[in-house]
Amino acid sequence: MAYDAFLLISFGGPEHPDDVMPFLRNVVRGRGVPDARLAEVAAHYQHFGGVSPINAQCRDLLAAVAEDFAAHGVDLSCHWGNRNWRPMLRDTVAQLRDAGVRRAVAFVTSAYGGYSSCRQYREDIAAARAAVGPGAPVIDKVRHYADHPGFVAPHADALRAALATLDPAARDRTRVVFTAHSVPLAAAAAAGPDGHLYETQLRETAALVAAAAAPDLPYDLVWQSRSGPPQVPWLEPDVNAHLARLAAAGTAQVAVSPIGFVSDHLEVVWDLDTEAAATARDLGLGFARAATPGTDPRFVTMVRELVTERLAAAAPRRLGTLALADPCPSTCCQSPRARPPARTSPRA
Ligand SMILES: CC1=C(CCC(=O)O)c2cc3nc(cc4[nH]c(cc5[nH]c(cc1n2)c(C)c5CCC(=O)O)c(CCC(=O)O)c4C)C(CCC(=O)O)=C3C
Ligand SMILES: [Fe+2]
Repeated sequence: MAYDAFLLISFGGPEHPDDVMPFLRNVVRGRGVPDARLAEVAAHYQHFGGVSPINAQCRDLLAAVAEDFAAHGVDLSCHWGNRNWRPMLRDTVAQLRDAGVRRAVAFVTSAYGGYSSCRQYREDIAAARAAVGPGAPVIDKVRHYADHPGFVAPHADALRAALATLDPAARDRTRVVFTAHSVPLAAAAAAGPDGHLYETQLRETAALVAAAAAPDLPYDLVWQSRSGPPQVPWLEPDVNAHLARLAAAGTAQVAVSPIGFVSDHLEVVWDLDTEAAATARDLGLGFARAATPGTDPRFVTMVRELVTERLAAAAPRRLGTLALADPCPSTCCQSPRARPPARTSPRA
């Protein structure tokens, strides 16, 4: 199994105020997200001049990976394509075909299983290859890396650093709050070969990061950035509601660690640094937000290790004990939308 290219695949984000609405329409195409929610989210992007930090973060990661590959004799050309905004994955796949690439190994900027974090990227790859047509390269996605030391250790160091900014005298009233993107309950239930894989992996990563950074502190795993119509249930509690409950129960300060993410993109800098921080301020709670891996050298090394693991069929380097589905079975993480609606009354 030899590869001739490396492909970074990410979510994508706007880079100009005029990009914001077309980007959002790409994200929610066919998803039933109300217009009012879209307008609200557009305002978050416009607050940052219509520029999401995520594309710059992808450029930085790709440059760091290319440098690391060169330094370690990994001879793969490096490319990047997004799900929702330029450079679009299908354009990148067309360029790979034009360059004569036959097999590419893909790394996605999401560490976990589940529809939005894993299967949708596989569907994006399949759709891009279908759009390009004959001659499109084979594209293999690397495994989930939620428990890889190159993901866990940077999160743990960042949590330790965030805690160090809080009041040491209030350590006994300090709590660690891990966050991840909420998803609809139906998607959470369908995640992974046996269901609930997204939450299960997040719980394991939370335990690994907490044990490494703050074994003396209590911690919780809560959810952020929900969207969709209000009548559709998503994973709860929301981070803001959770902070209110903690404050009422006597917590003095929190360190919030977004283990659901790999970089400080808009869901982090708006939903946590702006919204959750304001919630904490209103509640009189001390607040510190831990950084994400970004281009931490250990995270960059992890990308290379995930690739060489594939190339050499080597044993995975990992800290957790959950069963590893690699490659994922074709049936897991089915989009709830893709299923026929449940019948409510028997047909005659
Ligand atoms: C699990 C998950 C991750 C983590 C895995 C991964 O990283 O891939 C993630 C990441 C991200 N989500 C992002 C942005 C958005 N997500 C939305 C909407 C949604 N996310 C969902 C799930 C996830 N999302 C879901 C189930 C929806 C409902 C609509 C749908 O089923 O698709 C919407 C629509 C508006 C709204 O928020 O309602 C936006 C703008 C950005 C970019 C930030 C930037 O620009 O810097 C990033 C990295
Ligand atoms: Fe999202």
